[in-house]
Amino acid sequence: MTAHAFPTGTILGYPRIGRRRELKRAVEAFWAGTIDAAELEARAAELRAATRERLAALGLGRDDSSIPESFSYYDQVLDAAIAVGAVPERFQRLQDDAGRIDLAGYFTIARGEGDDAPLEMTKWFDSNYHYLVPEIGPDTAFALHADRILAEFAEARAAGFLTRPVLVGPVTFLLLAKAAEGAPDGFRPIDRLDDLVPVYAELLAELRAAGAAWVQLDEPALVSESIDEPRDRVLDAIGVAYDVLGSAEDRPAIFVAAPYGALGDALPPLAAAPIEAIGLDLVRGTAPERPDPATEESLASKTLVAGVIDGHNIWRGDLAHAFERADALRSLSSEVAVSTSTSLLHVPHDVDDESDLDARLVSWLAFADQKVAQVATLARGLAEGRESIEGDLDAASAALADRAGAPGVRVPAVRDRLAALADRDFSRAAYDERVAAQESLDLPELPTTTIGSFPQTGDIRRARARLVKGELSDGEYRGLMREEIERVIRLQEELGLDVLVHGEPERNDMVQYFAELLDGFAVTQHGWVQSYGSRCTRPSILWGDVSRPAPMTVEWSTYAQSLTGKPVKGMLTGPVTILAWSFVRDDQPLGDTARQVALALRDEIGDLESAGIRVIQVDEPALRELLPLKLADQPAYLDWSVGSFRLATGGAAAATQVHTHLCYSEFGVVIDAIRNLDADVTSIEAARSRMEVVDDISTSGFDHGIGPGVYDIHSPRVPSAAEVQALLERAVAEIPASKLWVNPDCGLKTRGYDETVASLEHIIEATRAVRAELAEPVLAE
Ligand SMILES: CN1c2c(nc(N)[nH]c2=O)NC[C@@H]1CNc1ccc(C(=O)N[C@@H](CCC(=O)N[C@@H](CCC(=O)N[C@@H](CCC(=O)O)C(=O)O)C(=O)O)C(=O)O)cc1
Ligand SMILES: N[C@@H](CCS)C(=O)O
Ligand SMILES: [Zn+2]
Repeated sequence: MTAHAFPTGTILGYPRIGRRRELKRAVEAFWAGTIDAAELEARAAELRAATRERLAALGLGRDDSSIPESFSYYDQVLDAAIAVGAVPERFQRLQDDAGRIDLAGYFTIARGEGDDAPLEMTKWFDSNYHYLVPEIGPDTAFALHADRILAEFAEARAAGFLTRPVLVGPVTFLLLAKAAEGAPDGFRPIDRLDDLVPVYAELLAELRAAGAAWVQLDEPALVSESIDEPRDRVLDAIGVAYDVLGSAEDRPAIFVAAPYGALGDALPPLAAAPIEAIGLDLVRGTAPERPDPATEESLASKTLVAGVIDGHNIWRGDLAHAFERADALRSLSSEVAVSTSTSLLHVPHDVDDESDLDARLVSWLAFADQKVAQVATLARGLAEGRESIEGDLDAASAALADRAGAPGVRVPAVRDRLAALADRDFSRAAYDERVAAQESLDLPELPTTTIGSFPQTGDIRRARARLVKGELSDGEYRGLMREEIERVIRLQEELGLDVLVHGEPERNDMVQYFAELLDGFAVTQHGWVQSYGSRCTRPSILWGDVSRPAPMTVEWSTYAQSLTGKPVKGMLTGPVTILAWSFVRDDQPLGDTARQVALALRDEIGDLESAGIRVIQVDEPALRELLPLKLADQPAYLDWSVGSFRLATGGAAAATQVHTHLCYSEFGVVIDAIRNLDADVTSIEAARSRMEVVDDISTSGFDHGIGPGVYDIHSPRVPSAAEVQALLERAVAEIPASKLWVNPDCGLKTRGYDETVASLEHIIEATRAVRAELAEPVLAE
């Protein structure tokens, strides 16, 4: 084991997509076949080199392990799966004789190919990042394939850096995994801990041999009480894994990071383990107050890494308070370092790139690079004393005070309207009354629909880019979008869908579009954040009180409705999702902000109804995402989140069919909340997990309309009609046909037209076949 001290300042990870999304462009070019693997590798290496240099320039050390090696081509959980040889059987054909997977194979596992479905994708804790779910069975043959990790470390050394490799830790890896198909009932991936840990030990030995002084193992699963595993088992797993890893002679020093919340009861076993440093999220969690004597003694001999700079948000924040919290840890250990609370993966690169943002707003913000600089400042303060950073602390406090009193932050008219709300504003007519009133929609059994967006083609994106650059007038742009809407309506009519959508071509993003039209938000030019794989979003900044100066969607929806006799769904993004996918003010409860957004949406729904729109979808895909990881915090969250949806939709007439859409598969976790939304129809993701969710739906007694997805839109593969039919048959076996809707898992914006049309044709064919089966008279025995 090495005797290197932990660096005084570090970050848990850095954005890897590139300041101008260079990695996205390179990866997508590789997929399109316009560059080869060597070129992709070269561009990625360039990006990693630029990142190291940038981090050093911002104040992290070149040779003290303070720079994390946190690059990934697609996803860090997939990287861990590949590194430990956890390749599902259907993809083992991609391995060479030595069991290695090349870049093309890596992306195939992420994206699927032919009949081989990709790994399932799901939300990474309470963030808008999505990871790939490893599949682990009793026979998964763990074996180390660390070539990439070692090569990246060596690449850094060759450039004069001693970096800190970052990996998903073994406990979190298994807790996030799902049982492989065919695993016996009751099998849990964590059952394989004893087989996995030696592979991690081998990896640590190889890293040590390569010269690594420290390694970071991320164990965010330890802070989450929502992990579907008895807590005792999680705590035992920590002890087992880190006793083994820490007891190995030949290894780098181990830093276990626990981002996204407080460690709580996971702290004692971690403290007891023979590891050298523990990362505490002091933004979401709190410092351990009076630990038991054994834990206190153990902590005294470890480095405590104080995660006091928020990795999840973009506010410059209260730097003096952050310093105090880090400094306070010195009562527990003489070795205290400062870091971000989570990886900076969740924030954009650099606020200095935002020349269009108001200068006053900019002074309140810190993106990744500013946060690295904040870490460096606090580290200096820890090393040299508070006086040495007094000026920086005072400047941050002054910005905070300026923000509190700035115009637009508190708008009396918005606050008065909120204060006047009454219980009746949160409820619609009784469900049965609504069902009767909505019969006039005249829908067939198993109505077919899509989730809203149709493919965002290069032409659409280019038109918008030209509008932004001033090369297209507003009128010309609107004309092009209307043409696209007409094409989408005609296509849906030809396909035979029942409830149509306008296709959302005019939306750059389902949240940013609304943020650009609402008061209280600002949007960035380059503030890209990775959402999954090569896909990024530009979260808007919700800095002030929110209101709607004018209708936002009515023009597009009414135009689409004017083209067809079939109902066209109005399409809005719900308050919780608008908050979840924006950077939200942290100076008032989220529930207050959500209700402001809800009132703006409520007015929009009223305007859509007045314009003749009879079906309105309010998307809430992020309802699960914001669910607090601590069970005790969940009821209050569900109260305000569900309440804000009900406030948004509560003014809709009984005859207006309100849909909602939630695209993740963990339906069971928030089933009661979804029921309480009281939407007439709810569409959810189900295809990627092969309709597993219908069990939850039927056992929960969910009795409103429900559309479990039959097409995994995250993958380029086209499901066959037979496959869709099998999914639908599974659904009708458990859900009354009168309540069942047929739809894809999510919107089609990321898909191309060829695969979209083929998939929708198969969906329609399968629906007709299942309708015919339902219509067959049951023969008397
Ligand atoms: C449904 N999901 C969403 C989440 N979060 C959101 N904020 N939005 C979501 O839709 N979280 C959960 C899931 C995650 N899924 C996705 C799915 C798809 C994307 C995606 O497609 N992202 C796009 C960027 C979308 C966008 O903002 N487009 C803009 C800008 C387009 C652009 O890059 N323009 C080019 C120029 C164009 C040209 O000349 O060809 C440029 O600026 O350089 C737009 O359409 O105007 C992506 O490309 O990654 C994200 C999350
Ligand atoms: N209406 C949106 C929902 C995505 S979650 C879409 O179809 O893209
Ligand atoms: Zn969705």
